[in-house]
Amino acid sequence: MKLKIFFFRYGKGPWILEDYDLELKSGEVVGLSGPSGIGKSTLARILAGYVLPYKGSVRLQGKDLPRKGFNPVQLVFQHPEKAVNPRWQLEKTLNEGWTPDEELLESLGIEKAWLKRWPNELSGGELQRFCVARALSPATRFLIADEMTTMLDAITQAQLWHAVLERAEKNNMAVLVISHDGPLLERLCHRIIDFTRTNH
Ligand SMILES: Nc1ncnc2c1ncn2[C@@H]1O[C@H](COP(=O)(O)OP(=O)(O)OP(=O)(O)O)[C@@H](O)[C@H]1O
Repeated sequence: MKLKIFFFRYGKGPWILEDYDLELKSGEVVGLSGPSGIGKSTLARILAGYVLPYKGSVRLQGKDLPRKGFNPVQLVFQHPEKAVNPRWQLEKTLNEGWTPDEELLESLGIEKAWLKRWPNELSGGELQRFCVARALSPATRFLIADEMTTMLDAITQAQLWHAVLERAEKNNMAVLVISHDGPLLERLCHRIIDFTRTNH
């Protein structure tokens, strides 16, 4: 996954990304740290193709991101309630991009009874497990976890990360972990990037 020198700002606001370079290898788990408001989530949205860089490009295995079909760059962020359709039962959301296998659902602690529920009938942590499962398709080459487990207790957090890293290794998927939790990054990542140093 190669992100080449790009510039980004919201409207006529200040430049948030300037001359930014990032490269992740398949199977690599990389942490991204930096102070609040510096632009980490903006970077995540650009990587996932939600917003376009003002100048520059995001290239995955030498190609631009596909504009249609399943996105090989999946973003899971802090607020699952904003990432699901409130009018869909969880079963539909779960199967939106692929059909997650039983083993994955079990490792994420997703209970069968939840599948028939609506998003407002689950806790944030329960809902987040669906967002994680949905993102872990074999077609996902790159997962961006932007404060993905911030709202969870330590045990659930460990359970989700265990499941995610196991799947990432199996599928040779790169993972970018964005978090303010330094010890979490130290535990999970092969290397950690400091956003303030990489943004010139
Ligand atoms: N849609 C938007 N329109 C205008 N400005 C925005 C928008 N989204 C974010 N910003 C601004 O861009 C800057 C970077 O925000 P971003 O959310 O990327 O930071 P962050 O490093 O992820 O912060 P945090 O660690 O607090 O989540 C902030 O100054 C923010 O106010």
